[in-house]
Amino acid sequence: MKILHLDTNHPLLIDQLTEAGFHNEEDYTSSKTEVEAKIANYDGIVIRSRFAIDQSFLGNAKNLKFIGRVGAGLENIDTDYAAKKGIQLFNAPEGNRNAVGEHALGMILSLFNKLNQANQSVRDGKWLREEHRGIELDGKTVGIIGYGNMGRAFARKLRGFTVEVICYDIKNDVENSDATQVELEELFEKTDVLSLHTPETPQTIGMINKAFIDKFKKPFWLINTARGKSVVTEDLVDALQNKQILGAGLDVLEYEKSSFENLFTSKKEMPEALQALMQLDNVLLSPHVAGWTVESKEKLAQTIVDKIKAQFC
Ligand SMILES: O=C(O)[C@H](O)COP(=O)(O)O
Repeated sequence: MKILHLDTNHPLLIDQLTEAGFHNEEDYTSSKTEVEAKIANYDGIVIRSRFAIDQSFLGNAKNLKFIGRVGAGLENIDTDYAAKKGIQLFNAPEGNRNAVGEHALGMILSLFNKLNQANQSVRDGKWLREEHRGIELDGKTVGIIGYGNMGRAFARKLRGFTVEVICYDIKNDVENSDATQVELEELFEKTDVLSLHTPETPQTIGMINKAFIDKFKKPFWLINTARGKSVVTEDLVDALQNKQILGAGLDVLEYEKSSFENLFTSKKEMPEALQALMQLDNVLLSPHVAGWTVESKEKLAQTIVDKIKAQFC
């Protein structure tokens, strides 16, 4: 079988697939149109998120039998159309869920202890202890929205803390886990820290907006290591300014372009809401790297190799 690799990954991916008898080709630079022109020659593709694998792409992929997505999110793939064409889909949330869980926890502890500001202040030669008095996670209630691979991995990280962990998921299958499944009403009532672990779908885009934030019964902290489009930035800024939200740790942004492009070339291009967000002291930002660790790079590649081999060898 001929596989085309469209994004760079850990070398074990191509090494092990070659060993297993697959013919592998790499193309990390051609445009989508150029790839579409030759895609009929391949039985499989392995991608991260460089291209939208849409109907036009899949329409040209006459012989495609599988898509390996070296990551969790599938929003760049027309999964319904792929299924209709009988193309199998392999993704790899098992490979980066631990990294996401650790990053989300790290963001909470950093925000609670004002580490970002403290670090800058010490570097500026200051020794401001009262200003950097932190708060503890102990005794708080952590609410999780989305209890799949990522939400569960994050909940597992909380085992060592004396916290109540509650979760809301559209699926009703949370038994024997590290969190108690609740209805949204209870989550609004109890949550001190809200962590999002939902995929990007029509239902989750714009989910965290003013109406949703207004339902919380007390001020809370927001952590988003999932997808930027779930949060309406303008409404988040308002909630941070009026202290409905006490702080936010955001690994993803509504306005991020793709994994490969800078946010904006100049400040002037930046939407006002994003500029306002960046002025706020109680916001901690990272460039979509929660699932992007040295270890996850290897685990993601291994997961995809194992899934392809299990199906085709
Ligand atoms: O979906 C994922 O696994 C992460 O968000 C990483 O996505 P990326 O491969 O597009 O960087």
